[in-house]
Amino acid sequence: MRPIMVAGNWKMHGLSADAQHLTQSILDAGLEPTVPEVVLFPPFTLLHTVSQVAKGTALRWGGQNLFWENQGAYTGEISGSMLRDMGCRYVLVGHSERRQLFGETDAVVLRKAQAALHTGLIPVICVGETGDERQEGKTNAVLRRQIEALTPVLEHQGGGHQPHLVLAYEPVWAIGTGLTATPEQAEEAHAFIRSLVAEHTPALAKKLLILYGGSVKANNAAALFAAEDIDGGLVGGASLQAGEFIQICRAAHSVGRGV
Ligand SMILES: O=C[C@H](O)COP(=O)(O)O
Repeated sequence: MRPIMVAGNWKMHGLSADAQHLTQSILDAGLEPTVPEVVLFPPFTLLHTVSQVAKGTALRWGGQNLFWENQGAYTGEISGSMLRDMGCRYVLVGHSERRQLFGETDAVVLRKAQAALHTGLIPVICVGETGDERQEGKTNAVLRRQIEALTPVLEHQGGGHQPHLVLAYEPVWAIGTGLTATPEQAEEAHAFIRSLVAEHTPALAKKLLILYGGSVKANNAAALFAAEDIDGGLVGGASLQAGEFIQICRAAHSVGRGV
């Protein structure tokens, strides 16, 4: 049985006091320590605050992005080793906002995923189609292109233990719009993604966590997480409200998939 994960992507939100309050509220909720694995993705400026509140607990945190070089004259960029230095275990790679607003191509996403793995971070790699692509019947073609671009990292996984890589299916049309994919739509895409991974690395496909992201809320989380190929959620807006996020974590816990 695959474990379940709930990740909160704060995007470009929050100041120190917000991070302190949100992180402490999640800890105070007394969630089961490891079911689900709960990971926070604050802005870089809040990683230190989150780490100070969460250190020594089961709560994990990560960066929202990284650059592929380890150090150098790259003004404004952050490397994997810098994230490790902040105690990060995870890093988001290829979020649709990075792809759409900052021009990240499949090749860039691959390079960042490789850099993350090289520095010992677990990349949470995001894929998903736009609304236009779905309407034009291109969803599977887009997912195939995005997953096949990741072949060099996928084929290095699949050994005996839990993979050092997570995928997130985030249909762009469902992000921040309130238009959640139905559990059936999400499951269909997740099963397809898993089948694509299985074409290259069957052992990895069975163990790989595939999170769903796109307007996950307390009132739809349980139905999404109950689907066979959905292994948790990558939550944006609702992760900024402690009560809502805690309910989403409880919904994941109720699915009953332990680590
Ligand atoms: O990373 C999170 C996703 O972009 C989903 O965001 P959302 O929950 O606000 O739709």
